[in-house]
Amino acid sequence: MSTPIFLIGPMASGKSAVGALLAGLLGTTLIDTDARVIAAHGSIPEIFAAHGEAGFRRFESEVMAAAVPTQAQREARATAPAVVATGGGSVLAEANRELLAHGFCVYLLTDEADVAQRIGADTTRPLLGSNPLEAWARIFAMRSDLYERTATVIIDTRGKRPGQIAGAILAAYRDAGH
Ligand SMILES: Nc1ncnc2c1ncn2[C@@H]1O[C@H](COP(=O)(O)OP(=O)(O)O)[C@@H](O)[C@H]1O
Ligand SMILES: O=C(O)C1=C[C@@H](OP(=O)(O)O)[C@@H](O)[C@H](O)C1
Ligand SMILES: [Mg+2]
Repeated sequence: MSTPIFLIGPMASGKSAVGALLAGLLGTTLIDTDARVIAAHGSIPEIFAAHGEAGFRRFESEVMAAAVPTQAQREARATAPAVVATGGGSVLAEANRELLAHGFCVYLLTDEADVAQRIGADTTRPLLGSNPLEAWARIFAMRSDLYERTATVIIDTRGKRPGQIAGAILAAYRDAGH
């Protein structure tokens, strides 16, 4: 049986990039919930424009529910666990947090200084608006406790390269007996 690995954390903390590397280490492919929402419904700015944040959250929750392997699927999957990169707001909904509790949930801890370069000219994340760093810090302050409470483990990513972070997650997963 293989316990799925979920990556949570704020926007630009590296969930998608690290998730792809981690999936590679485990010999599987990444499930990126944002990518699935985009494939089904169009770009995230378009979804926010047409359906608001509430519409995006509905699509996100549907994709989360479909991405989490059932008990039977986990039992059948003896080797590579599912690796799921969530969107930064996935932890907001209670139903999503219940899904996350079924896996090894890794919080990618980062800070304003580390993400500044990555979100400077961002146009793909509508919540960041016209002052991305200020918005990022405000949203992070509101969600920080939720990330901590939802996590199985916290990985401090600050100053680390994506490959190092993927290796640290795999080590923590193995240390936990998976
Ligand atoms: N630890 C890191 N060091 C340097 N660049 C990173 C790191 N993690 C992510 N990035 C880069 O930052 C950007 C945002 O990362 P991404 O994986 O999309 O974050 P998330 O999915 O958490 O929003 C990408 O261009 C990615 O390659
Ligand atoms: O934090 C958030 O509310 C969001 C994070 C984004 O994903 P990333 O965390 O991968 O950037 C994406 O789901 C959407 O723009 C909303
Ligand atoms: Mg992402």
